[in-house]
Amino acid sequence: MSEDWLTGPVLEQLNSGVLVVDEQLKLVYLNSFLQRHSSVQLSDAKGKSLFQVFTDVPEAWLRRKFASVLELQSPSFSSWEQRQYIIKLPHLRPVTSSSQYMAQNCTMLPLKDPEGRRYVCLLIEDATDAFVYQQHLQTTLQKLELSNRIDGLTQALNRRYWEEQLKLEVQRAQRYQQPLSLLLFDLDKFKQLNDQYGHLGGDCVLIELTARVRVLLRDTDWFGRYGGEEFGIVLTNTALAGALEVAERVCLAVNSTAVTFHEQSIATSVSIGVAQLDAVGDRAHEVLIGQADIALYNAKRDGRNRVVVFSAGETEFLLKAN
Ligand SMILES: Nc1nc2c(ncn2[C@@H]2O[C@H](COP(=O)(O)OP(=O)(O)OP(=O)(O)O)[C@@H](O)[C@H]2O)c(=O)[nH]1
Repeated sequence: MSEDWLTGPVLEQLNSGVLVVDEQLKLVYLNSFLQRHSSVQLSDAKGKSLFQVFTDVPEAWLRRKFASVLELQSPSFSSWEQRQYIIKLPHLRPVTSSSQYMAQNCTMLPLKDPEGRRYVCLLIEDATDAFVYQQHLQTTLQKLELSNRIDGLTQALNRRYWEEQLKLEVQRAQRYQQPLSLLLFDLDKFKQLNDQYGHLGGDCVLIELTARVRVLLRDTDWFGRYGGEEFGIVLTNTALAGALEVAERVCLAVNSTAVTFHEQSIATSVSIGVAQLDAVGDRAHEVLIGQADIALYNAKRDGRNRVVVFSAGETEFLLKAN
């Protein structure tokens, strides 16, 4: 008994694409779903090469796939994660997506007619929902990852992430014997500034300072908020002379122009401690921070608004202090 009465209406109502080609990859059948979405009519396409009708399909890849389905007489599968789509069809969702095309899960099935002629059936399942959800998930994860690295107020790197990068860069510098320097700087008399202009005024200075400093740096430098009003910059592949130059520029960028907050001018300055990596071993990054911190302390002690370089004679003090 023929089941045409069953398969015919079901194939036409199916919310998935069904396409059949013969061994020469000529089109034998397209169901309504595919005709509707591709604007290709079965009556026009029947007997034509699949690649002539659907010119955008990945021909070499699809030929290999179909050949293996025909030869092995076993199905093959391609998910939207491997290949977003095989036949370019517009998706109909009113959603924002990076792609305007329907994501597809595709199954290629070997078929034989009663005379033993062989065909391949391509089943196309619309997977756009999964594709869109995954895109949202990826965007959210990226945002989350970013917020894990970034200080919310200033948008500089947060301390944890910055320290991780410092550690990695120190290891890299040691391995490739490249120079590396560290600047630690701190806004001067910030408590007084907060008292005078309020916490929001202080925040505004921190934000402005970060923006001014960021533009002075290379993409390969790491700029992070180390504490409340203390910041650190890891200068990769930079020896002391270069680090001093950057430090002087930071000082100038901060103290040359007052920050405007609610029509008030807030004058600020920073003190900067500079150290070049010379320690070895696993804790070299901690020693480097300690050295830059001593230099920063000396800059504060010597009157603020200045750059001080760590001198090796003070290592003893550092070790004692620890
Ligand atoms: N507005 C604002 N203030 C902060 C933030 N984090 C820390 N502070 C303030 O920064 C001030 C730091 O004060 P101190 O450590 O005494 O240092 P200082 O007043 O800058 O003095 P010197 O460093 O010696 O020049 C404190 O009053 C903190 O409350 C912040 O995110 N926003």
